[in-house]
Amino acid sequence: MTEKLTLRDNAAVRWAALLLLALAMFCSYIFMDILSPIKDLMQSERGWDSLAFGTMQGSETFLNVFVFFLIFAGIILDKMGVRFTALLSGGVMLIGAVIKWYAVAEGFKGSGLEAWFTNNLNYIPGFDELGISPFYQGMPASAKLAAVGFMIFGCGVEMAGITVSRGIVKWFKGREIALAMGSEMALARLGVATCMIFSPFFAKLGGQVDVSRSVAFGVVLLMIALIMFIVYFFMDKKLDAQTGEAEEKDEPFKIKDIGKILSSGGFWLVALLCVLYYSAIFPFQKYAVNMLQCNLSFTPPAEGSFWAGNTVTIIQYCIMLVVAATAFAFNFTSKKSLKTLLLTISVIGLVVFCYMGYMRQSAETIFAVFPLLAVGITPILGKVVDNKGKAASMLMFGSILLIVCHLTFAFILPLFKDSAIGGVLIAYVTILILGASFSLVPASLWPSVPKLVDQKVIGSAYALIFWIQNIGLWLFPLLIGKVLDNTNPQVVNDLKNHVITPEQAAVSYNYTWPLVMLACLGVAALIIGIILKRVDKVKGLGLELPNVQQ
Ligand SMILES: NCCCC[C@H](NC(=O)[C@@H](N)CCCCN)C(=O)O
Repeated sequence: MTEKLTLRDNAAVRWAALLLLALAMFCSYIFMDILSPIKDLMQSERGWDSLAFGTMQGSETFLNVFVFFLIFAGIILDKMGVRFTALLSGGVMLIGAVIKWYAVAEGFKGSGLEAWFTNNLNYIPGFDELGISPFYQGMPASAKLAAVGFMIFGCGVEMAGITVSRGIVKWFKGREIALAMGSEMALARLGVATCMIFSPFFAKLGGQVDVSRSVAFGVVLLMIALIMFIVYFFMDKKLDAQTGEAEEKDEPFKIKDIGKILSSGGFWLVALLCVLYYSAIFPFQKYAVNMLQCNLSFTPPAEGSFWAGNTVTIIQYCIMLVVAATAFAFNFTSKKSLKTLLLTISVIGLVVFCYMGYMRQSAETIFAVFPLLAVGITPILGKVVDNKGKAASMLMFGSILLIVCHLTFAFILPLFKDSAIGGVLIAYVTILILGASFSLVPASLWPSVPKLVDQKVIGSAYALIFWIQNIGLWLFPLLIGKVLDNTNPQVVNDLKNHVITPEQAAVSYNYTWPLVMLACLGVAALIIGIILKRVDKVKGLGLELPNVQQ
């Protein structure tokens, strides 16, 4: 008897479902960092100093980590299913984003709400004593309300992250799951790059600065994300109607099933590797531009020249889109001549991108190449995992590259501070290798989770991994800042005593010890990777096996 074909057996429909989910994540990743590139404007326009800005940025993880929202999100996902949770997460993200927009909008200034926030939310009993409160006495009212919005958005975006992962498992299990997850993450990286370019663009549009325009841009994108989830809702419903989702109906999810996840050794190893690896990447991303500023000498192009203008940024963004498109198309052709052509275009694009970054002589444009490589190669590596397997080996290799990169930044880059080209060249090569590592690990880590736990608890499994990871994402930016201050007492004292200006201090830090700390995270991740590979061999978890069933 032939099995009845369903929507997911049709490649075009399956990939259309992925496109909806991935576009929603693309929009969410843009909002996630919307204020990061305009920190200076938040200071001049809304009076947010570094403490206010950092506290507001850190609020994103607060409810997820300390109020365990992510754990609840996983339970909701496993109980209610992908389409309900997708809509819920889209709605929660939008509510949080609108609050954040209002906080930085002109209308908030002088309002009764502003007065209330100025006088309240100075202290959260219990959290304050532990030093983890997202508010403090004297924090600007707009930053407090923005923090409220951002922590709500944080719940939505992480809920969306686990929902999209479960959705991909639902549509792609036994097929090209790693390629699908890799493509989704590639689009997310493109989202980060888009935000870095367009957030300042919108804030300064028309020659008049208005920071709320950037946030409004993000809000519009989150409306689009919600629309994507609504369209997905109907596709998912149709799929369920066809499959009957017999396995979930016969054996519905129960809270006690979470115990099964926690008793899996493989799950714990992947969760540990995830927190160690991502803690050495995302928190580093927040400091990377400053680290480059401290280790390289720049001679900015003349004001008004081509290299100083916005046109270069737009051209660089277009190159990024071309590299992303050609690298993605590479996965879907078997013609050797076409593959070579696509690869050549990508490599030329990459080289031109780097050249333009060098000509602009700024740390931001040099670091911009970091997501570019991940955009290009994450799907390609995903395809390798699908067809050849070797996920555990890739996790180890990615961790080795991470260690090498952080140690190069720590000990080799500073030696080239006075060499105009040498330093930039080393920075570029190291950033590109780090980008490769940032493709290897995510492309092999996330598609491995379904091999470790039962499909009906997959939402809770992703939620638990995200929760553990979020602890690291909250802790390590703080630790990097603390290590930086403690290992640069001269800079800290000179700044305190007004011997140097904040601008001079900002480019005078020695980053060696924070980077060594991040390299140590890489070493720990590598050790976990080695153990995981052994456990995989002994217990036959199947991590080294291909995903595509022949
Ligand atoms: N389908 C894979 C989903 C995971 C992608 C992963 N994102 C995360 O781990 C988020 N929990 C954290 C994002 C925080 C960024 N500030 C990724 O590699 O982006």
